[in-house]
Amino acid sequence: MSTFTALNGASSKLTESPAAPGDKSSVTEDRLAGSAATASGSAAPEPSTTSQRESWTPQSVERTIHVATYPPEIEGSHKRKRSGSVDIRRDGPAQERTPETATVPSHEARDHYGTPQRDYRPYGDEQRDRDKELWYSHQSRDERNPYETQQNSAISTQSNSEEQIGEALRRATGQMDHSDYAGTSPDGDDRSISLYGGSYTDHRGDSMLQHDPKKRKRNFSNRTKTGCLTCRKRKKKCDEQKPECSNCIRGAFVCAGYPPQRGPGWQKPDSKASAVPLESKDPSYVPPGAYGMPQPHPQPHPQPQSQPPPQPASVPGPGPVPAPYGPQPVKRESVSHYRGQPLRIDPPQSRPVIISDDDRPTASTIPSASVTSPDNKLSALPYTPANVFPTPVSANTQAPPFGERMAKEYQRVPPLHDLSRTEPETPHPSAHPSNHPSNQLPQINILHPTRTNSPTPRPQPPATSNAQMAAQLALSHSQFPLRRTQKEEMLSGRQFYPFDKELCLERERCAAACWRFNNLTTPPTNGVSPEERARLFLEILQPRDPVRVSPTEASPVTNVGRVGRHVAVETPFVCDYGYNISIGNDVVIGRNCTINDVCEVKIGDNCVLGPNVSIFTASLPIDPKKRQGGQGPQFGRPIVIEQDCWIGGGAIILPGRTIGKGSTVGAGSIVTKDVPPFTIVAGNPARVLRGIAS
Ligand SMILES: CC(=O)SCCNC(=O)CCNC(=O)[C@H](O)C(C)(C)COP(=O)(O)OP(=O)(O)OC[C@H]1O[C@@H](n2cnc3c(N)ncnc32)[C@H](O)[C@@H]1OP(=O)(O)O
Repeated sequence: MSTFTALNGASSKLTESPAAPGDKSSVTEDRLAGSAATASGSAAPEPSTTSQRESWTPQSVERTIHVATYPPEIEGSHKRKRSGSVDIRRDGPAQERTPETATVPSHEARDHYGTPQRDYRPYGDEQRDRDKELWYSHQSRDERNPYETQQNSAISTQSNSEEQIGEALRRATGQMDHSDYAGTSPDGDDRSISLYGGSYTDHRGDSMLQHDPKKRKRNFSNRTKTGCLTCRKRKKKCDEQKPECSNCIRGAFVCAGYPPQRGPGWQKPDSKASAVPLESKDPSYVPPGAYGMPQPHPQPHPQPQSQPPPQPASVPGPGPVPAPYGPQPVKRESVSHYRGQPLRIDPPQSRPVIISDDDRPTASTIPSASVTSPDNKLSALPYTPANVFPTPVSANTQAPPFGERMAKEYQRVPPLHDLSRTEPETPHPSAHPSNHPSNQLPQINILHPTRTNSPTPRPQPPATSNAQMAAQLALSHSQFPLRRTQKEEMLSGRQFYPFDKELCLERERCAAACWRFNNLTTPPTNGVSPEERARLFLEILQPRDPVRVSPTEASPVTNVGRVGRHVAVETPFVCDYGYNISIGNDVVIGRNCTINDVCEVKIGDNCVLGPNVSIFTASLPIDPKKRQGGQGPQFGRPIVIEQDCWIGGGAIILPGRTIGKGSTVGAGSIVTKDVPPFTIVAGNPARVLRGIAS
């Protein structure tokens, strides 16, 4: 009792002499004790930091007096905690954050998390404090659960003698842990377990573990069996104040709540596969976790799967549901919210989702599966529908080698060089004249001197009767050739060869007519009458001089151009053939207009073409092998400019386009699509800017 006077500030041993390094904690405690004694007076001295952090009730003060009555080295190695959760909770955290608290040793500083405060006392006071402990425990238990009060009163009395033995062994072995759990007392923990978890079946085992100092750490984990999930995770003793732990509240932790306890009606989960609940047969039900659905919250205790899940209507809410405390029958409503509406989705085809063995990870879903078979990686993956590898062959047959498969696929597509001259639409007369039995026409070697792969003439069907034979012989006469000329092909819009003799002569004739029109009607030959101008221009559209070709080369049909009244055409004006151009009345064509008229070009009435307008009707094959430069074919598409159109300067109209009535094409536009009537198009490619109100 000599140290008891030190609490009153009279102990020179603790206040004057510096403490040894090993007694650092004791010095701090003494310093705090002195300050606390000054604050509280001699009636309630506070000898330790624990008393600083807590505002003790009178009973607590009386108890803490015994705490400081022993040397600090003994305190440091034999600390016990006592559950004082009720009193601690009533105390505000203001006292815990006093400046004195900041000077506590490191192992005491962990109490800022709000763990239940513990006072430590040596083993020698165990017997003296037994009565007070029992009273204290009874007080706490009465506030918690009447059931525990009845059950644990006897247990605590029984375990006191065991604690004494355990403390003796602990001191003898010196295995008191000061590193992580320095502020803890396994005895107290065990007692708390026995108090609060009286329904646990391992209570007896815990009592036995108290006497084995080597297993004290294991006992420590037992304290987390009844506390909230947050304290369990922090390995702190929980005061188990529900619905939220006071320790978590003080420590600014989010109390995760209390898991459902195992009541007397708890059954050990069956290891066998449980029957599928009836609810899972709902086609719209998807098990949690399937299709990426959220997993249910982890269950600290396994739930019996045989028990059907509660209805969603009984779901209290998404938060943790505090289970009834004590040995009452455990309610399992906490799992009901796992079967809520969010887990229900509509699977495709309205089929129930069946989780079978196919849903397990297979070789196709395991990335390392192919690595396991370096020789034949695909052979490691069985051909089953569950695999995700698409295969064009039967699922149960081995795919052919890559080389064979590729060879067969290539056989479907002919080579490009075969595509060039497979089915010509129009045979060229000078290409292979010998192939045609009746083709004895002279060749135009100038235009097609080295044509080797020109289209071959179509084979004639064999005559089936004498009348047909006679007719064929009559038609095979040189003056009545069966083939169509290139001009015919051109006028019909099919592929033709522009360097045909007739076509070449016709272009030369047109070019001469354009030259005359452009040169004779422009200065210095100014003064030419309008009639002469009209006549010169009409010679372009309606050539009278035939080209000098053999009758076999001359086309039986031809087009004739047309020009209306009050037409003004500025020079220069150029075109290819001329006889494919049809111009309406009151048309103005600006200078330097170019009309590539391999097909019909119709310009309606009242149209105005700006300068440098280009109208192109000819086109070439896109395939370069078919195009072949000057020796390849061409084909034309007609162009129609309906009446009342305005084609801006420099516009280009591509083959086959139609400019709708009353439309306007912007300057420099390239008309790649048909222009709707009464619209304004512009740009490259020309796009509709807006409509025109007629
Ligand atoms: C007698 C003769 O020979 S006349 C021949 C010489 N003159 C011409 O060729 C002039 C042709 N006129 C045009 O091209 C005019 O632009 C028109 C008629 C097509 C349209 O004129 P507007 O109605 O005034 O159009 P506006 O100036 O409002 O422009 C509207 C939009 O179209 C665009 N746009 C107008 N013309 C063109 C064009 N030729 N090419 C591309 N875009 C054009 C404008 O940039 C504007 O775009 P934004 O709205 O994003 O700014």
